[in-house]
Amino acid sequence: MGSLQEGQAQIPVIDISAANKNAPAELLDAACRFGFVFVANNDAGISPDLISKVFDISKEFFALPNEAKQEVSIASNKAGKNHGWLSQGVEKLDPKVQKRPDVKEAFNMPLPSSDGTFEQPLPSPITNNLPTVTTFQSACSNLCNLILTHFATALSIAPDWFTRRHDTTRGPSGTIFRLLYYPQTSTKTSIDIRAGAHSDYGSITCLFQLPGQPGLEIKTPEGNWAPVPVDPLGQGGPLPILVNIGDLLEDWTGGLLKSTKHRVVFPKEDGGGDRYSIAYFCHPLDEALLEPVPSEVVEEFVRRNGGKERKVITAKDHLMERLAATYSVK
Ligand SMILES: O=C(O)CCC(=O)C(=O)O
Ligand SMILES: [Fe+2]
Repeated sequence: MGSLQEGQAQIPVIDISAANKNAPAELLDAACRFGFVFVANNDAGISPDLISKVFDISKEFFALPNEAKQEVSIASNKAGKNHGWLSQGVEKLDPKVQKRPDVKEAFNMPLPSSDGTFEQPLPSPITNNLPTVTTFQSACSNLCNLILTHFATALSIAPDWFTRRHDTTRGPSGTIFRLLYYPQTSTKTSIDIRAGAHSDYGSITCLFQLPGQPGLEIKTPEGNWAPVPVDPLGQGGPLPILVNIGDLLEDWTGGLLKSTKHRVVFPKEDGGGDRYSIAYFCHPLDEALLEPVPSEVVEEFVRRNGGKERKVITAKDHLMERLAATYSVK
């Protein structure tokens, strides 16, 4: 397990490959304490070349004129308001606090339907590179399954307890692949933020960042904002992949795994340069019932921390409750 430099969020870097027999325990410990973990991008990870190709596709897409992006906007499809391009001004991740929307653009895509198609219009940088995008989605899905299997192992439940409930061959899910672009701007004011404080909604999120484009911060247990490094070990080479726990997995485990608040700020220097990031928000199947996880570790945690009785709802209802509070378009 690696460690980080002073001043930055103390997020461990964990080898989750088969070579590390302690991976399940180390992952669970990090998820319970920080809600964020870096996974070493080794054999268990995703090819750095594939990641870099997806960043190139992202840059090509966001460089299109707004009229072209408008053709694939979230208003342009039948698939639901969470798919497509979100122009600057649409999303406000911390609506109770933020006076102005996040200074960013995003493009959201679900996983392909069972026949390999998408229910939304796709922009040319994506249609021209569809195998790259779907290969990346599959690689993220495999990584999430490995992490969920490690959590199940550490919680002493059937290794496939979580993955069965995330198995997209069995039905639709709220999983979203998202390209993010935070433009450099000279017109920001002191109240502007790139992404307001929020926690993610799903099970786990994989986040990909680029060297030289910092800005992500997490709320520490002490209540301070701490910057998240892009290259935590400072070794260059394949960057570790940042993984965080979402609200759904926190609720599902009675609060044992932590869904930690985070935000994206403008770097201190003027304008701060562009920032591109890619997020893969892994969700359970829509119809998965968020019934208590049958683990003694979870039960013991809930007993000690006075967990409250909650209604068992589906993953889809859990997501709908959260999305309704976030978007300024209806
Ligand atoms: O761009 C980032 O680094 C974080 C994005 C994020 O937290 C989100 O979209 O939920
Ligand atoms: Fe987030």
